[in-house]
Amino acid sequence: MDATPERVADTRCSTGEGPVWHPDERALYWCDIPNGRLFRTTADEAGYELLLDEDDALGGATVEADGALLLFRAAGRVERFDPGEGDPEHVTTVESATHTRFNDVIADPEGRVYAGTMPTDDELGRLYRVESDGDGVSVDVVADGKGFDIPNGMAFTDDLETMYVTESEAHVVYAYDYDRATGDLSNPEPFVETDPDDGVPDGLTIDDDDGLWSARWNGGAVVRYGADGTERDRLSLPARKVSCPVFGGDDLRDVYVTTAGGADRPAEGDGAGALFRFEAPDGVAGRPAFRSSVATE
Ligand SMILES: O=C(O)[C@H](O)[C@@H](O)[C@@H](O)CO
Repeated sequence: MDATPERVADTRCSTGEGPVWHPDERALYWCDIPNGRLFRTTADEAGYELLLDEDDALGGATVEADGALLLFRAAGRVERFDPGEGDPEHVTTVESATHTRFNDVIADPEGRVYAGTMPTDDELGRLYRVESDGDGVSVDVVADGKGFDIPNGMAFTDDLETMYVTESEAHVVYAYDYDRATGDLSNPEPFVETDPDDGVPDGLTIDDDDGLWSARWNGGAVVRYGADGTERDRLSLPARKVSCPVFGGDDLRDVYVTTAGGADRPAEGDGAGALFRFEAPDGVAGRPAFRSSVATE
């Protein structure tokens, strides 16, 4: 891909991830997961703000219907945070996830949130669906005879018939039939299978042609696929651990990319842990993300 990534915020995150574009604020939020940090940068201003720096993990965030953020934390906790209102407020706890932390999250067109959790020594990761009433239910649809291990980046096709879910450990992006009325997922089929020598598929986003953009943890790149699942392009970044891409900007033609490994740049690359941005190829843009409605009165 003929694009030069711009280093937007040199935050040296341990695990920079969970980028989310906030169209009302024209701002990008992202997390440093293990350090419980939440950052924000805006389209017009250089630099960035550190909004939260807390003790326990912050896995990801969605934008709520009223513009607040919904934070997915450690120990199954889900919080509402509006930077203009003060500290985060507890909304709900997914009781069967209290042993781990949330990882990648996405809101669906009905305001639900699909939230993956990381595996622990004793349990594999799981995929939950947090309903708008705050009830967290497990949606571990078995794929290839197995459940999830590390559920990761997710995306919906434009026709809302399909939901993609990345399973990092298996190096697969699965395509599920998505039922908008119930939120149920079914009939998983491998859609993209990545080369184990090409790092691990991590965060995911989708463009307005239904092309997938998949981050390569330990692969140092974002890989672009066509709507048919064939690799079309890739952009290398100066960080081995590339964690998640997202479209942002007024016309959703900027691609923001989070990275990890900031504490060990000699091994991880001189941009490890920074936030990068590059312009999407001509004719390509993202689609507005859906908003959650779990903590909106
Ligand atoms: O969130 C993380 O710790 C990483 O992005 C993992 O999800 C990644 O390493 C996949 O195994």
